[in-house]
Amino acid sequence: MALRGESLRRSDCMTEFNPNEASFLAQLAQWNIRVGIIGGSGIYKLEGFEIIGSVNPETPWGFPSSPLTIARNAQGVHVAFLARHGLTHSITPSGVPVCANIAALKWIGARAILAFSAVGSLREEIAPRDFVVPSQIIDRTKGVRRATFFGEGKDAGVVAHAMFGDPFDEILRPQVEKIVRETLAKEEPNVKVHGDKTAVCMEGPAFSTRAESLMYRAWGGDLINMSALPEAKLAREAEISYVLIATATDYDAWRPAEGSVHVAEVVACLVANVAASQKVTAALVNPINELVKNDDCEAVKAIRGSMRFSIMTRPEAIPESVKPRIRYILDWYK
Ligand SMILES: CSC[C@H]1O[C@H](OP(=O)(O)O)[C@H](O)[C@@H]1O
Ligand SMILES: Nc1ncnc2[nH]cnc12
Repeated sequence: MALRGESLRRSDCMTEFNPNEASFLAQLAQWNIRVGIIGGSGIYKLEGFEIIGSVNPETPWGFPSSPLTIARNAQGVHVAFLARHGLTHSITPSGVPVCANIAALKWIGARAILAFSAVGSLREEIAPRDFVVPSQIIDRTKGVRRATFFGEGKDAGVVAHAMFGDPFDEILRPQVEKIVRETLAKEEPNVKVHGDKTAVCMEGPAFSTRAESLMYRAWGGDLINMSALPEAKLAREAEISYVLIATATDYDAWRPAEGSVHVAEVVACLVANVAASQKVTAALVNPINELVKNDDCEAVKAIRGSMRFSIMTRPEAIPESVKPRIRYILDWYK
């Protein structure tokens, strides 16, 4: 649907908005987008929503993995969608421009992110096709991904240490789990839902060895992916409530009698998982939007301003040059 006053470049299939144009920005303010959705492996678009158009903002950290799709549901709630690995899955887990993705979602207004991820199961009881809304995560990425908005290395200019004891938003997470359970009980009764589990995020792109897979089990890991970090950390720094919705595709490599995981197995499972994820997304948007729709909401108040206490650098020592970047993700920063 084209909107009055917008200057648009029409592609064959989708209206492309200019992120710098005043009329688009005015329209954006009216849409009041609060929920961002990150599609993982297999999820490259939203189903069951009216697609309004797309916008590709250049953030101080570059462009996101894909333009943001702006979509609206039947109740008129607008959301933004991003394909983590790009629209054709051309970006490796280590190559995802995570800072740009989170910054772009903050720019468009997101206060909550529902992040989907295909995962391997490290537990017998989590079968392929099951859904998991984890509460904890173990970081096994290898330092090759930029993991903070606040600069890295000795020339950072500004140093911040975000609280991350509870890596997923503890107000939204139980709500998300409940809605996922209710939705799948109705729509996909054979799919089990698990909560309160521990994810492991590894570097990839190769899958784990059997020894590693067994080690993660011994550490208490229940599922494994390659994408949830630093995504969840950066969302915390940008004061966006982040919840991971994991869909199991395989048993990784720990089961002695089985072959270890390969992509064909993952892809075979993805088709069913993606269909279920689209139903879950449709069910989540209204209630989660309700929980973050304005700055007076409990979930928003709980996270907004939390980074004030995380910045260690003395204010007078923070270079002017880095301040616009901080303001891009934290609107209250002076
Ligand atoms: C396709 S198997 C490995 C790949 O799948 C997961 O991606 P995402 O989290 O974006 O769904 C996993 O993290 C790996 O990147
Ligand atoms: N076994 C596995 N390891 C890491 N990431 C995955 N994504 C899906 N299955 C996975």
